[in-house]
Amino acid sequence: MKKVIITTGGTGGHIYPALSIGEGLKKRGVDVLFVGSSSRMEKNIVPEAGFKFIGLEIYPPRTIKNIFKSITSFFKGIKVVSKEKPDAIIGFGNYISVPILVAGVLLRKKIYLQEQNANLGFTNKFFYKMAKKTFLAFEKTYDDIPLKYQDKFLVTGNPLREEIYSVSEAVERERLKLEKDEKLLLITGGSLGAKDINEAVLDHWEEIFEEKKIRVYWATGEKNFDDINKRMENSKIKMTDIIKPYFNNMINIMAAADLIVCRAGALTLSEVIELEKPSILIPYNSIKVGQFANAKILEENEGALIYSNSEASLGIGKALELIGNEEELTKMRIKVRNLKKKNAVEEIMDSLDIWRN
Ligand SMILES: CC(=O)N[C@H]1[C@@H](OP(=O)(O)OP(=O)(O)OC[C@H]2O[C@@H](n3ccc(=O)[nH]c3=O)[C@H](O)[C@@H]2O)O[C@H](CO)[C@@H](O)[C@@H]1O
Repeated sequence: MKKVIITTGGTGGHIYPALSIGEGLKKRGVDVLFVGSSSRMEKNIVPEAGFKFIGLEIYPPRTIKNIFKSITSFFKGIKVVSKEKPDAIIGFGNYISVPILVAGVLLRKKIYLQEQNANLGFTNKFFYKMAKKTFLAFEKTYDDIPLKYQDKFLVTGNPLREEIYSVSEAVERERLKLEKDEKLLLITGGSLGAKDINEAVLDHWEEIFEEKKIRVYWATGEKNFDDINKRMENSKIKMTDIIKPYFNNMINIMAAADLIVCRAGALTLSEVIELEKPSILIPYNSIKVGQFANAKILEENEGALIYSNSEASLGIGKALELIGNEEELTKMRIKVRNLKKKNAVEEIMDSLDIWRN
């Protein structure tokens, strides 16, 4: 039986594509082991998805103390890789994947990487020369790579949840009992939520309440939910508006949406593209995270509008105006379609050099 170690963690954007590949490999009869951190989201999400999981004590390398605290994870990583003897290791970026990738290099394992974002992240930048292949979500990433290494990369798009290829807008709208002329506005701040987007929604709440033909689905993020609930205690809310910390059925809601207001996390954007949705993007304002570059891909293609974090309130105002403009929404939808990719899960799996004996 073939064995693959997948190393990932931190946020949904790094974990979900890894799970999609994990599911695909499992279906092809591969034994899959996940290694992440013992303290972040993956420690729950991965075992809940039915995969074996090892959590390492690895912390963001921002302080000397954290680096010291993470040292044992490198020894543990070597132990895991030498015991499991995987046919390949796939890293999904983020500092959390470093111990297993280091172990993979030292023990001469086949290493593959996947980059979700338009710009290569720090970890993938460091390891790509040692990897057999790095799978990219967007062509734009080639700008970061010297010519002599470009054939070590392959653009596949981001691995998405399988259900995205079978959802239908009509079926989902029916399921949500949306009237023909009722518009669904989805607001999401990514897997962790976005405080500034939430504040902007609160700024416009009365207006949203008055718009009888707009139904809002708003994912606030777990951390901000209680605060928002408290602050909205005296506000009027339409029976049909749904405010939750997190939507487990995000793909279904996205499929039914007329317009999506979101951060520019790479996975969310790949989903927006696959479902051909117009969007208003409010990228997370850290250059390091690179969401602005992700957002630019859609904006340059005229499929989305970008508002900076400090313009978040303007962005929500624009969303309320745009959602009534069917012609404009259709134009954006057609433009987004140009960015669609094939099924990345299948393409990545086919490209792994593990199938021959
Ligand atoms: C702050 C930060 O570091 N953000 C990064 C993180 O974003 P983050 O984890 O927010 O990632 P993404 O937007 O890429 O993905 C979020 C995923 O969570 C799902 N979802 C979200 C909300 C919800 O209620 N339900 C739900 O299912 C979305 O459908 C999507 O599949 O990883 C991304 C991929 O590397 C990066 O591009 C982001 O810059």
